[in-house]
Amino acid sequence: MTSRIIAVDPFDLIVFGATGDLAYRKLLPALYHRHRDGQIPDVSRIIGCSRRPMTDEAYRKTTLDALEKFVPQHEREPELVESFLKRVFYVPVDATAEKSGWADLAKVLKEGKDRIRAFYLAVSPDLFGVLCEGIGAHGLVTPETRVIVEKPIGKSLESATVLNDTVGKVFKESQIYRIDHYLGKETVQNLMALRFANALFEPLWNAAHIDHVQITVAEALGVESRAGYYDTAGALRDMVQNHILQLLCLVAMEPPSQFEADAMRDEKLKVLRALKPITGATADHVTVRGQYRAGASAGGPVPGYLEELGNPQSQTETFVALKAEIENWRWAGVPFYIRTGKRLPTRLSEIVVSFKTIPHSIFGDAAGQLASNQLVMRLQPDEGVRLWLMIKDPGPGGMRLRHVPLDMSFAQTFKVRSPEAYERLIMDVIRGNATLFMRRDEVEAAWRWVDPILESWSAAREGLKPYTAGTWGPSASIALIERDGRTWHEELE
Ligand SMILES: NC(=O)C1=CN([C@@H]2O[C@H](COP(=O)(O)OP(=O)(O)OC[C@H]3O[C@@H](n4cnc5c(N)ncnc54)[C@H](OP(=O)(O)O)[C@@H]3O)[C@@H](O)[C@H]2O)C=CC1
Ligand SMILES: O=C1O[C@H](COP(=O)(O)O)[C@@H](O)[C@H](O)[C@H]1O
Repeated sequence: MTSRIIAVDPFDLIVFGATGDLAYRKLLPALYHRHRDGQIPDVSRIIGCSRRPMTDEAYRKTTLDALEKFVPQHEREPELVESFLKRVFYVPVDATAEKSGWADLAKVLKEGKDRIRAFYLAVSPDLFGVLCEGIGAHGLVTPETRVIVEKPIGKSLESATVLNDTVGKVFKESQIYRIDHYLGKETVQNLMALRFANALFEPLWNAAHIDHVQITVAEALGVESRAGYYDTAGALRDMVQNHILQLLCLVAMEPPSQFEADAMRDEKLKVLRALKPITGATADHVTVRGQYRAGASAGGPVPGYLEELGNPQSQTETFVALKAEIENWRWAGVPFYIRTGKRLPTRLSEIVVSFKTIPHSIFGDAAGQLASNQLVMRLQPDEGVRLWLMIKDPGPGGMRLRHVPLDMSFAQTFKVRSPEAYERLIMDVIRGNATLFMRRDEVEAAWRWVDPILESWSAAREGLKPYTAGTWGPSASIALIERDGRTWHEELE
């Protein structure tokens, strides 16, 4: 089965942070895949920019290394790799220095002045402002220019507002694409299809029929080379403020009138504004924060966070579990349990919607225990959807009931490679489709909810709980959900 490729217009994509981890591991491989599928028109260019001096040839070599590491060999046809590398260029630009390289970049961009132009800010957030100012001051913003802003957008509501103001001085809101790569994941988009392209679920999608929702984003990796950034962020800022709240919004929002940027964003914003604030002492009851200690992962023993960081004093959380509530008619009384962390047993992200149990069983005790229906949307790995139902155990043994999944693995069903989130999102920017990007007010509303949690944590100071690397976080996370008579979705454990 083949997927439909929508051609885009010719473009220049300027990647600031071209020599960084994100560009190397994600952006260059994603762009190669789009080239391989014939989506990148011939004259288009990928222009890498960062401080270190490098020629086009040297950056092509870096690009080739990235492809060799992150694109499977059978997808690296030599002629396609070669034609992709011909689209790759490099201009050294130092965002902060006097003699900066902007004039060289302006010269290179002159050649494609009528093309779509997208600046990707894959750099540390403290450079977002100065880079936007540089782009503006050097006259590089054409009517067809967009800017892609990576996360994190600020560290608090206040800093996010300042950052949004700075970017907004150079670009109109319609030119700003705040990327959240979780929105580009195939299953996340499928959540929209499941909810709004089927008659089955929407009538049941409310507090009358849903008992609770769980969102788990588990990572087996530790902080790796990003400890410097991570220690200033922590799991709540790094994952919950953006990716997980966006997932929550997509589960909880009202149907937008169309699958279109502002219609979607308006509905997500209403959810963010309806989140019940978690303030002061409430945070002790409905949030858990943890930090990993030395333990084991699949590859053997691993050090604890403090050793990795080289700072025994750090109070940064590498795990968070919390219970969120949405104060509106649809969701009153339906808890949304969230957990995310580094150095958990496996990399696994899922949204689980647990329906209420039936009001009365006609089968009696002999049939076995009745479990509730669950809709499980697996983001990674092995993306797919499972609907857990009760059925009769096959065979002549009488009416015995079993909880079994109706299973749909996308890879098995569609027999196509599932595109990486960045492939879809970068092409959406070029097409000018902002549906899967965050608007300024959404980012700020998310911070408005997160800030008081951070404040109550810093006032308490005592609450950080250790957990052993390779486990599912502190036992308090299990207690958080079990206090309500529920358990974390068992397939994960
Ligand atoms: N890595 C990841 O998996 C993810 C990253 N992100 C976000 O993406 C952004 C980039 O992250 P990541 O790639 O990990 O960061 P890295 O630290 O790996 O890369 C930073 C890049 O910025 C360049 N740079 C640093 N200073 C300057 C300067 N003054 N002028 C121009 N370029 C400069 C560096 O190159 P040089 O030293 O040559 O100048 C390098 O290319 C961050 O905002 C991060 O939060 C978001 C999601 C995931
Ligand atoms: O944004 C981030 O996401 C990654 C996890 O992304 P995934 O697509 O691999 O699930 C996380 O490791 C990183 O800390 C965070 O900044």
